Amino acid sequence: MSKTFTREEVARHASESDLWIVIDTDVYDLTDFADIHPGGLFPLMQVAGKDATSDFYGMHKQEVLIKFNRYKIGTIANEKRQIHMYEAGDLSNVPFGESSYFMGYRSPYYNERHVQFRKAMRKIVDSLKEQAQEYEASGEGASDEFTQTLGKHGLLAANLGPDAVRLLPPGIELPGGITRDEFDYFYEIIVHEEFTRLVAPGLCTGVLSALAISLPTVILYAKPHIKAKVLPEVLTGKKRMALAITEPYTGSDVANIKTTAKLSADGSHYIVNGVKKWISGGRFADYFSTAVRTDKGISMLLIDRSEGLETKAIKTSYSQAAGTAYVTFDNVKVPVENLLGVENEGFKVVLSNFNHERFIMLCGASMSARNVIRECFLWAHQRKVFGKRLIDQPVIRNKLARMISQMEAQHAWLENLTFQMNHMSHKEQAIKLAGPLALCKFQMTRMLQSVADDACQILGGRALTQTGMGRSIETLQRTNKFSAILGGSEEIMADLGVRQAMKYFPRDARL
Ligand code: HEM
Repeated sequence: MSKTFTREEVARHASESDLWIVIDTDVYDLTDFADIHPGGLFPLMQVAGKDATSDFYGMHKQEVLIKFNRYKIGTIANEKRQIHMYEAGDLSNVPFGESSYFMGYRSPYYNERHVQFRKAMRKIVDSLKEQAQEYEASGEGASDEFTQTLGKHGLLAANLGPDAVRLLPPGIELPGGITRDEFDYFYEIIVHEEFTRLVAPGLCTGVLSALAISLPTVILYAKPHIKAKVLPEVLTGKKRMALAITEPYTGSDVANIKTTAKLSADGSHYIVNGVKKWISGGRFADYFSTAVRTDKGISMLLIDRSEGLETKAIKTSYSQAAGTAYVTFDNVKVPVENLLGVENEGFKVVLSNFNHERFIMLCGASMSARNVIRECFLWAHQRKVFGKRLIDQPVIRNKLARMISQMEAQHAWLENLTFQMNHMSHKEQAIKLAGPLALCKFQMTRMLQSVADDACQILGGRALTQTGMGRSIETLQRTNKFSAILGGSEEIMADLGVRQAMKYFPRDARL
C-alpha cells in the first residue's frame, strides 16, 4: 500500500534540499529532480511544500506524471482523487474524444468486439509511444527490434486491411484476439486511428503506410514461391518494403514514368534503369515494389536492394523517420520471376491499391483531427488567462464548434464509405467508391488544415514548439500537408470525384 501524508507534513518539505509537492492527491518528492527539471528550479520553489495541481496542469500534459512516476512517494490521507489518471488502453470521456460508438452512442457499424479490439490496440500503441516519439524526434528509422515488435503484436498484418489479411499464410495473428473472419474495414479504421496516437507521423509513414501500400502488390500478384519467401520476412518485421512509383518528372501522373526494364537476351532477367522520388520508407526498404516501363506498357517488379540500387534521404517537413528516399536504379538485374502480375499490365496493379491507400489516409486524418480537438478541449479547460479559463471565452468555444462539426461530418462520411466497402466486391467498389473516396479525401484534408490552424491559435506559442503541451498540434500543423498531397493531391481528388460522377451521369436528366 502506498504511504499517506497530511498536507501539513508536506508543507514541512519546502526547501531546495528537501522539495515535496502535491498534485491532486499525489505527493511527489522532487528533491533529486529539481536540478534537472526542464522548467528550472524557480517554478518548483514557488510551489514547494504546497498544492501544485493547477500550476502543473497549466504547463504539462498528464503523460509527464506517468513518465516520472518514480518521484511519487505517496498520497494525501483521506482525500478523494479529483483528476482521473490515464491508464494504458483507457478510452477518453472528453466529449468528441472518441468516435460516437466508443462514447456510449448507438451505431449500426460497431459492436462490443470493436471496443475490445480498440482497447487492445490502444494498449499496444501506448506501450510503443515513447520509443516511437524518440525515433520521430531523432529522425532515425525504427530499429529492427521495434519493427519486429510490431510484427509480433500482429500490427503489421492488421495494417494491411481485411482483403489482404484473409490471403495471408497461417500463423500470423491479429491483435486483441480478433479472427481473420471478423476483421473487416471497421476494425481497420480502428487500426489506423490508433496508430495516430503515437504522434509519430513520419515513423508511421516509413514503416506502416509504406508496407500497407506495397505488400498487397506481392500478396495479390507475386508468384507463389516469391510470396512464400517475402510475406513471412516482411510481416514479422525482419525485412521492410516500399512502393516505388513516383518519379521526379511525373508525381501523380503514373502513365508517364520513365524508369525502364529491358529483358535480357536470354530472357532470364530484366535490366532496370531510372530514378524514383518521394519513396516513403525507401531509405530502410529491403524490397521495392517498382513501376517500370517495359516493351509495350507499364509493369510492376519486385526489386531487392541489390547491386546498382541506391537510396538517399530526401529531407521533408515531416520527420526523417519516414525514410523518404530518392532511389536510383543503375543496371539493376531483376529475375523475371519477380514480375508482379502480367507484363505490360502493371497499371492494373498500381490502380488496385489506390482506393485502399486513400481509405488509410482518411482514417489517419480523421483521428489526427480528433486527437488534436480533444487536446484543445482539455487545454481550454485547464488553461487560465486574464483570470478566466480559456473555455470561458466565446471566441475559443466558437473555434471548438467549428473544429468539432467539421471533423464529425467528415468522420460520418468515412464510416458510411467504410460500410459500403464492407458490402461491395472490389469491382463494385471501383465503380461506385473511387469518386466518393476521392471527394472525401479532398474534404478531409481541407478539414485537417482548418483544424490544425484553429488548434494552433488555441494553444498559441506552445503549438509552435516540438516538445511539451503543444507537441501534437505542432506536429499536425507541420505535417497536415502531407495528406493533402500524397495519395492523390486535393486538386486531383476533387476533379476525380466529379469526373467519376459525370461518367455515371444519367443522360436523360434535365433541370
Ligand atoms: C512531478 C512534477 C513535475 C515534473 C515531473 C515536471 C517535468 C517537466 C518536464 C518534463 C518539462 C518539459 C516540458 C514537457 O515535456 O511538458 C517541464 C517543463 C516545465 N515545468 Fe515541470 N515538472 C513538474 C512540476 C512542475 C511544477 C509544479 C511547475 C510549476 C509550478 C513546473 C513548471 C514547469 C515549467 C514552467 C516548465 C517549462 C514549460 C514551458 O516550456 O512552457 N513543473 N516540467
